[in-house]
Amino acid sequence: MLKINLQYDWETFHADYCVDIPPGVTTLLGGSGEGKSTLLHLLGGFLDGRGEIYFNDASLLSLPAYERPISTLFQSDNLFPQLTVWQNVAVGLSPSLSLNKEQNQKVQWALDKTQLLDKAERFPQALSGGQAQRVAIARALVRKKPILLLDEPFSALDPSLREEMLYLVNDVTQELGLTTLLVSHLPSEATLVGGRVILIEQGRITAHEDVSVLSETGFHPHFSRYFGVSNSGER
Ligand SMILES: Nc1ncnc2c1ncn2[C@@H]1O[C@H](COP(=O)(O)OP(=O)(O)OP(=O)(O)O)[C@@H](O)[C@H]1O
Repeated sequence: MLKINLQYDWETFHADYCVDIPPGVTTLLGGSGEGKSTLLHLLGGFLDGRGEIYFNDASLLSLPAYERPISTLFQSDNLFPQLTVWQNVAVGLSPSLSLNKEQNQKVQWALDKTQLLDKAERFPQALSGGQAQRVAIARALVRKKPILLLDEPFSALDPSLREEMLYLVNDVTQELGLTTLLVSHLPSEATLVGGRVILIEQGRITAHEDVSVLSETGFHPHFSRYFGVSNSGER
């Protein structure tokens, strides 16, 4: 279980997140500027927050980013153009690219998971957008961290590729028992990837539900506000 109780102040924006997140995929929904990325940056250790983060009862807040049990994948996770697919993944384990046998096996495993073994010797410019993003996922997976943070990593892909990536995220999350947080602007992505859904409004978590809430007729009041649908129960 990932237990979050975190506060952070931008100049004009106060964020205060409090939630317990079970293993599996959780999609973070919310309008622009409501605080989705701030939460991911706090978890990843890229912003210094106040409060606490516990993962399986171990406190993470005092750990620097590289010591947290967390891998992060951002939208613009550029690959190194001068390195092959294999090397772009291997660099996640060893910046000098001198890998031992066990590390080589991990790279092999990550490329297999993302169905890239036959592309291992290619350079990034010879990859499609979806393949390139799979390499970035492989690099995030290769370190075998139990928490995976995805900040709109697929928003530049066309809908069918995006769907393929979301299924991949769901598969690896289930297979490896990960706790995956996916930031998205699209409720349809949450529905595709399954799991749970969190709504963030003005720096606070205002709903945390099974994703089926998005297709229920007796609509959740906070999600209905997010969708701009009037809800007679609340208004
Ligand atoms: N570098 C910054 N300097 C000052 N304020 C910031 C900075 N980054 C974010 N903020 C403030 O924090 C709020 C939340 O930003 P955040 O990026 O977390 O939102 P978001 O929900 O991820 O938005 P989007 O969907 O547009 O990426 C913003 O409205 C802004 O007021």
